[in-house]
Amino acid sequence: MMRWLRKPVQPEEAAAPSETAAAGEAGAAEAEPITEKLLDGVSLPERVPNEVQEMGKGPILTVREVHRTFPVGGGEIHVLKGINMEVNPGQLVMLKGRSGSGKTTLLNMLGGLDQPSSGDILFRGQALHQLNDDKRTLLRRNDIGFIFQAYALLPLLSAWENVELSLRMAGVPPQEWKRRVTHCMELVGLGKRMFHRPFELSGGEQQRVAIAKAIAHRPKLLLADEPTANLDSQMGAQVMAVFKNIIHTEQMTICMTTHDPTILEVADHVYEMVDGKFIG
Ligand SMILES: Nc1ncnc2c1ncn2[C@@H]1O[C@H](COP(=O)(O)OP(=O)(O)OP(=O)(O)O)[C@@H](O)[C@H]1O
Repeated sequence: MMRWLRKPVQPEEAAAPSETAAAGEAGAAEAEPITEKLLDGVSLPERVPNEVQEMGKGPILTVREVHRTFPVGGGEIHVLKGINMEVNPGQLVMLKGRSGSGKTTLLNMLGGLDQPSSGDILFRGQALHQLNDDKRTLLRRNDIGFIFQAYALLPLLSAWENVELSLRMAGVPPQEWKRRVTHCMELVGLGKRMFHRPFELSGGEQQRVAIAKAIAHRPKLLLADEPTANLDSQMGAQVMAVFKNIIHTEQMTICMTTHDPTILEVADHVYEMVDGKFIG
């Protein structure tokens, strides 16, 4: 067992949930049209109505003529065929496309998990391929949060401990953990479910814990691969409402993939991928 694992935190040891979770319905009422219909009874903290504050100048991501091929059985498969895109600070950008069109392949490269065969990806103006492995790992750890379809929560740890774990791994000083975990759990509307383990939570709640976990270390960019894929439409709308909210309250930028046409209307920009290229 890893050294930093410890017994579950008891509720009385942790901070009491603040009033922001209870104030959620006011926030939900201000949500985007699609979520407004579906957010009945969902507890979310109050949204910050003004525009995203200072988030740095220029695009957070610039993708130039990116190609990706994979070797397959003596030949190769050409998956991405000249991708160009730009993501600006504070945007919610969606990549839509059929299964196998190349969305996950691109998302992995945006997060520095994989490298283009040719072309450039710049994160805040810095070309990822110019960074050595250590620097790329550091950038991923500090500036990028990932959310995958399978919630990637550790089943034996409570929601609280799952979120705290990401702070430990990011090297955040221990004295900040309690406040930050509480804040993130409230931000995703789970201020009253902090000490449940994943199996005691619904799919939508687990996905929201995964969001809290991914944003706890204050990344600038959140990458999410089909974050609503396993959820019904109401739970999917809850996740999207949380995304819109954290863009404002945490000054984050989000890039996500989806198959789901019903959630596209909350995006600031949609890129449609067909067979490794953007169309439209
Ligand atoms: N490491 C790899 N080696 C070989 N082929 C790969 C590799 N990774 C992805 N592919 C192929 O690239 C294509 C695109 O896959 P990708 O996972 O990016 O699609 P997607 O649009 O995300 O699909 P889905 O919506 O089903 O997740 C697929 O045909 C897949 O088999």
